[in-house]
Amino acid sequence: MGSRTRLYSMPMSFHSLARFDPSVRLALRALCSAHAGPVDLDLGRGECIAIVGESGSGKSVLLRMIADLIPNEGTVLLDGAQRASWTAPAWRSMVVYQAAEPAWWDATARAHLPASEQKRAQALADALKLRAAALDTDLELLSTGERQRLALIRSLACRPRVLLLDEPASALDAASTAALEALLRSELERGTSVLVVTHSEEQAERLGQRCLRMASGRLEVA
Ligand SMILES: Nc1ncnc2c1ncn2[C@@H]1O[C@H](COP(=O)(O)OP(=O)(O)OP(=O)(O)O)[C@@H](O)[C@H]1O
Repeated sequence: MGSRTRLYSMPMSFHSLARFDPSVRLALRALCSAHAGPVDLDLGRGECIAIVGESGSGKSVLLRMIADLIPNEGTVLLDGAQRASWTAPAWRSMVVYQAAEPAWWDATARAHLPASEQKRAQALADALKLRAAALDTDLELLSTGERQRLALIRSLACRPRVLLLDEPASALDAASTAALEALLRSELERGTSVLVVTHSEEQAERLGQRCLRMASGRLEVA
């Protein structure tokens, strides 16, 4: 093991992408910013990796680096292709970052969704045990937990290849958490890959095929 945490299946030169393992959805090599890294990691197709760690250890910074929302260096590959192959908006619709406190720019959750996703959104709302009117209610009138579940619906409306979830259930009760986890499991079965940051070791155990710990900006096996 080198100076970096090695959490990937095979050595890989990023200059020889022909050797890329097709089971890997997202690959990070020497990904770093001023506040976290370097990080090397492979996330498989349909794999969920849970990331735990102390407050301020760099979990959110890692997700934001992957989404390219903050300055970062290193290599990020999606299905073997360099992140730079895509425009930033295209990248962020395939690799969707859901913040711990998601931002909204329209009055209702439904207004954030494309027409093609409206019907599915209602089904997702049902699956997440949201009341029927939640999608059409002024977001300011909804509870934090309702907005949190609506944020997941908005994230899924992009039909992402990778979901980067930052504390997606922090405001949810046990029943809503179970509904959210069941929905994420069905997404994983469809091949979506998930990196989920959580302060709940129990949730990390339930959801993650692998559980990693962030400590001082470095990932290690939990
Ligand atoms: N733009 C920035 N300028 C200065 N410091 C920053 C910046 N962004 C992140 N940091 C610092 O990087 C560290 C990691 O932050 P990060 O938000 O990733 O923590 P975290 O592990 O997600 O914590 P929490 O569990 O509390 O959400 C923190 O000390 C934070 O203050």
